[in-house]
Amino acid sequence: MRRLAPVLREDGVELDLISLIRTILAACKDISFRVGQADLAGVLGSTLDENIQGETQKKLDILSNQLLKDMLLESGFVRAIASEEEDFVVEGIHGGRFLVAFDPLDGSSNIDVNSLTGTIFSIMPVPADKPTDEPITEQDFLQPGRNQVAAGYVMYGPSTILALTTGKGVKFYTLDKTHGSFLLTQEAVTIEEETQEFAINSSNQHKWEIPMQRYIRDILDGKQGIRGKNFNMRWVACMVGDVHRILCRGGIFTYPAHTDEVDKPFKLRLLYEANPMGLLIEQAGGLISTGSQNILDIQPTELHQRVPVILGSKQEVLTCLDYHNY
Ligand SMILES: O=P(O)(O)OC[C@H]1O[C@](O)(COP(=O)(O)O)[C@@H](O)[C@@H]1O
Ligand SMILES: [Mg+2]
Ligand SMILES: [Mg+2]
Repeated sequence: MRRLAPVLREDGVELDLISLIRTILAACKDISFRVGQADLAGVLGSTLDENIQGETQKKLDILSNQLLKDMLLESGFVRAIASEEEDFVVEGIHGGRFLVAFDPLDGSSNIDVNSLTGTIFSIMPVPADKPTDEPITEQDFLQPGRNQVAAGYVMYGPSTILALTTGKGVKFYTLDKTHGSFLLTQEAVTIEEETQEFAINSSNQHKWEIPMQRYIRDILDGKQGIRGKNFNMRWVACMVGDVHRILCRGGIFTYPAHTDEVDKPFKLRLLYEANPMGLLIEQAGGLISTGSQNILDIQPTELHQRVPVILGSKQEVLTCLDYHNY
């Protein structure tokens, strides 16, 4: 089986970017090891702190963030990072050509129950007109998802799997824990266009807007209803896990607006959750939308901006969007 670096070189990925991706993966291997050790490494449980979004930070959120941050900032390739667990942008070195945004530990509520978690990352260029001697600001990170030069996730499950795109399709690599290398296990990952599987946290049904209420109601009506087919439901409580399943066997995943939460109607973050997942989904032939616009076309306005997300099998996402266009 082939190792990551030669595959990336063959795809024409420049050397600095390959080195940067390998740095991210070095941190992820460390996170994977600690997730696997769980109680033995003392990484379960919460801290007394909250992040800027008002969420209690788990020990593993903090640890994963620190590992990624230290390794990236020391790498020499990174001008600045943004993270779910950092209030503001953190500067790297002046010569670095890339900006990295990441969710160090996705699916935090799964940590203590030995269930799926992951790391999501998005790599963007430093804006071309940015002088090398000026500090990076939040503004420099506010680039549409289409600017990403690479994006991916590492899923910490029964095996540790990397899904990666550098704009030439999506590939899966599996961490060979005996040698510590990510080996290519699937090329040209492609999402089925049609599906009979959906993912939504239906405990929030009373909070959804009317189009989503109608869409899910028609799905639940099954074969006898307007959709004329039965659906299956899955919810991992970890976007990495849900997206991975969709890349493997199709499906639709949505985290819609919550009408009762006026200050914070959306859950998922644009820069380090929706955008990197959006690029993966699109590169695998799927679709990603807010309900009114392709997520990759959004001009971000804030570092920790949140958006509604509908993603997955193309035909099913289009059907869901039809309900929103009435
Ligand atoms: O609490 P819920 O509704 O199950 O939310 C699950 C969603 O929240 C998230 O866990 C948010 O990610 P974090 O764990 O990084 O905060 C997504 O991965 C997932 O899709
Ligand atoms: Mg997350
Ligand atoms: Mg997180």
